[in-house]
Amino acid sequence: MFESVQENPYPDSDVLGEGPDPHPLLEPVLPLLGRWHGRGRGEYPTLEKDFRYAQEVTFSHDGRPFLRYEARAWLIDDAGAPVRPAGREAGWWRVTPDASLEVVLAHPTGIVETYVGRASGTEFEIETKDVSLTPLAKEVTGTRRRYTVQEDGELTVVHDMAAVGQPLQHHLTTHLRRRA
Ligand code: HEM
Repeated sequence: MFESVQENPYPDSDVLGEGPDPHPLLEPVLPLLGRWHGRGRGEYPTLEKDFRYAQEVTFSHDGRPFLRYEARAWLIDDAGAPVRPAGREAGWWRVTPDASLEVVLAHPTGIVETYVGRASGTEFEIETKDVSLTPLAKEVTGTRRRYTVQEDGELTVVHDMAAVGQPLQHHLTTHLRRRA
């Protein structure tokens, strides 16, 4: 027999001061908390031309020592009008007692990445430990990301990638601001 349950009593929060208190281990990554949006530019040597995109990124928590992460992007034209949906990813940012980062990200393109990295102040650098691919996924052998919260509040994300036979190099740079 189906027994109904109440609303989930442990909601996620992406705003400090709302919802559960952040776990003390999350202190080094609190600058990332929030709903961000902005634009970026991408390139890769195998692509005919570079491209522009808009993106929404959310870092939230439920009181435990990890962040929930989700990002959705869509390509835009030079006037900023939407062209088509693009990269989507979701995952978890774990923080260990020595403030190192362990990140797991999954992509709808059949790619799963595990990362290790460090938080230092307002800079967060992670690089892949392993990349796992489904049979139809494009070949990605490693990636590296740097998230920097600038003094003016912008979150800049630089994403380098080794893929389709190319060595590690720039794929994406995104400039984000917290949603008001
Ligand atoms: C903001 C997020 C992203 C955007 C807007 C984006 C955009 C693009 C675009 C426009 C292309 C050209 C092919 C196409 O038109 O679909 C492409 C290719 C590619 N992207 Fe991304 N991408 C994003 C994130 C990622 C991530 C996170 C990865 C790896 C985990 C990745 C791996 C690749 C690979 C492997 C290719 C194929 C290159 C080739 O076959 O020559 N992308 N991306």
